[in-house]
Amino acid sequence: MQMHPNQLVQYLQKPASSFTREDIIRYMEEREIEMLNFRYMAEDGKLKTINFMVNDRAEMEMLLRSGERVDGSTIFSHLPPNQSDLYLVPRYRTAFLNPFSKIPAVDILCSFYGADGEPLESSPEYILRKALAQFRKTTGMQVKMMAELEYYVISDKYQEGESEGEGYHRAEPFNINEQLRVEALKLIARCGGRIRFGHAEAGRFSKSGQIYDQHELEFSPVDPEDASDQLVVAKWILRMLAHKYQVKVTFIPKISINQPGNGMHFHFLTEQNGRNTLVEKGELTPISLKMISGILDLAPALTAFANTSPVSYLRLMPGQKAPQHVCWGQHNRSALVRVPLGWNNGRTLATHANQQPDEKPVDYSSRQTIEYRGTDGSANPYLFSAALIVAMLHGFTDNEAIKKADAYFTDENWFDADASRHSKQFAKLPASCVGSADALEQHRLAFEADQIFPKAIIDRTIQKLRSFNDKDWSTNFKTYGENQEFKELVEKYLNYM
Ligand SMILES: NC(=O)CC[C@H](N)C(=O)O
Repeated sequence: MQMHPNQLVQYLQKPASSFTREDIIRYMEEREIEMLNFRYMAEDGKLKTINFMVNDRAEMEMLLRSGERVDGSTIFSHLPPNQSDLYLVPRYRTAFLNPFSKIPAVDILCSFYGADGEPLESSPEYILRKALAQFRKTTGMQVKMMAELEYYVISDKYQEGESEGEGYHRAEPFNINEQLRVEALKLIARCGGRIRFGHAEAGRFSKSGQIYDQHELEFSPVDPEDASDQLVVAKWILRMLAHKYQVKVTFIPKISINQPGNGMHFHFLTEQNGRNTLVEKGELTPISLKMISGILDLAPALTAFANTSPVSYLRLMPGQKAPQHVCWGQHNRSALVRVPLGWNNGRTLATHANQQPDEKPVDYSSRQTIEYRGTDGSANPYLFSAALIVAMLHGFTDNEAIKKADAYFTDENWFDADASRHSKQFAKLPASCVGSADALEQHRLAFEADQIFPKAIIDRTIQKLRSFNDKDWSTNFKTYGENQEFKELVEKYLNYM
């Protein structure tokens, strides 16, 4: 706790998950905090805010106990104005000291409640809670998740030697955006994010006098609701830092046809009594195979939550390490679902690297995750993780799941453009928002089961995806490349979600 980067955790000497109203008020009083900001992620993916002046203790108690009234119809497009009054209610464990506010301010993420005092059925973070509760009820297991967040920094600052060489893991002095990234790591951790590392990614090119430089941040697996909260805060921090460094930061899924896109891969693991249930004695368990199979069965419909903009479908094509086919593999980046390297080889690698005597290995198999590589930055993380959990659950209700997992398996390279050479053939993900809407329509019952996704949300998702009217775009852009139309598309979606 002593060394914890989150200032509230450090000051209160307790984990964020046990923050109480009194803790937050005490912190605010003793640290002379002048503002309290209620925050939430809106449908446009941005972190919204209401700033409250701190006048006295009683008012803060009231606010932290009972929340504030807001106009739901301008927050959620499916809510009619005649039933639109909502309560915005703070979730204490998300409180953090705002690192940008000139006036000392504590920010806190909020949930939505209706006039009846019940959680708003259709609010994304509540949909995720319902999915998690159902998963626990059916399987008796806990889920943890984490994301990899890719972004491009666009700047006109140029440094000698900058343009040469590969982008992946590129470091100072050949990457001038490393400072922005390490500052982001520090601030995300201070704001409660369980962030692990950051690095430069492969995308790197110059165009029209600007340098496009790709980076990635990777989190630790945590409770899925926390994982989504942290992602939303992280995107906000990166965008705030872009202002400070006078560059642009974008999570757009595709920025140039022949360059890598921005993914937002999600990893998950399941636990029972604190033990990772994905692997046993170095082998994937039947639990893993069932979940992989469930995810792949519903993968075409998952794009409705994972890939929500027309540019998303320009990323899902061969050649740039983004998936296209519905299959899975071990350590295979060309598959939609990858089981990445775990630490299951029973060796302490560093003793060998250091030429030291072997020591009894520590079991790090708890680090094993399964990665879904389809998601991009256009996803609402709460809705996508809820949908992923629904798909994981689907695998437990299907008697054929393990057999299907075998059929979905590949150890071949699916980035290879000539798929006909492969020994198996797999279905492709939808190629447009319209296609994705059709897939969701076809599978909607799976998401509506157990009242997890309300019908209105599925209807609204389908309607929105169809409104893009993008049926043939990805095929056309693949053929015509970077024409004016593509440039306009990138411009339009640069700051989407
Ligand atoms: N190294 C990687 O896995 C790159 C991922 C890739 N940028 C994507 O769009 O998903």
